[in-house]
Amino acid sequence: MQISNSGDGLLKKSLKVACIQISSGPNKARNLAKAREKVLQAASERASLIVLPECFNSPYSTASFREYAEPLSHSIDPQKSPSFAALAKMASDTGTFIIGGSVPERDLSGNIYNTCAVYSPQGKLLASHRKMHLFDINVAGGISFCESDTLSAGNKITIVDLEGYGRIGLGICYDMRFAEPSTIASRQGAFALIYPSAFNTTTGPLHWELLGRARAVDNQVYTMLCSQSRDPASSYPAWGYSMVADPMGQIVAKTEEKEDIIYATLEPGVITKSRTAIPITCQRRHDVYPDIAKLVDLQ
Ligand SMILES: NC(=O)CC(=O)C(=O)O
Repeated sequence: MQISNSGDGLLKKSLKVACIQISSGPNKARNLAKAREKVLQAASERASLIVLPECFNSPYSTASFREYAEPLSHSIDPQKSPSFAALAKMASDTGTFIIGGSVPERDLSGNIYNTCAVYSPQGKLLASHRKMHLFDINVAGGISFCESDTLSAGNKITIVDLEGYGRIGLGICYDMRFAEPSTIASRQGAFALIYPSAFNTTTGPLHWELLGRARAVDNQVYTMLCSQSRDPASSYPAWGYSMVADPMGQIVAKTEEKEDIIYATLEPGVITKSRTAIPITCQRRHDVYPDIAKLVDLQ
């Protein structure tokens, strides 16, 4: 498990957030320029935390990941890592926390990961999350996708301390289907679970909102699901419908399938209120089943 810096848990003050719903195409420079334009727009609306969608710099296709992949490090070379450099600059130019959607990342051994990098308002790399559960599914008459054809899976739960606010738990798209990491992040004090995503039009109508609201209610935290927008001309038309749910599972911001930016203000009192009203946080039966948050090595 990665915990960057330390923090005492829940949301410490109001936080205006934005999810940028855009789609990516084959031109990396154009994808980066569009992301930057939207981040500047969200910052001008006074959002302090801005989320981009999964694979915002490349087509969402197993055939493309290697070609668009970049190395990730604390000292960025903009020639080798233009997407990560662009994210760092977006953060420092706007003074916001940037949850950098995801970018195909190449490690020193040549493995490729689907990676979300998080930057501080000073443009410093705070943490990175490699998609831990690869999107390998085959729904008859619907969608077949196999990320593991080209991607390797990450192997850690990512919790990030956002200085002055508290902690967030981070996952990428398919990761949200797995309750355990969200429970562990929440029990370690995250106030929000954030999922840069690119769901699809087969599973989207069935599971997208359900999962976003379920993870919020399970854990009594905010959830933020930031999708790619739907491009009907793409080989992978994404679902869209980016949303923010509150700790009671109510949707507080949402959009439809087109390009858009959604905003919400996360309030600390809301988490406490829901946990006081429905006290599941102190009603767990760890005399009957194990406390999974304690089974994970915090390092
Ligand atoms: N694209 C994903 O990673 C996940 C998805 O579309 C789904 O779970 O369905």
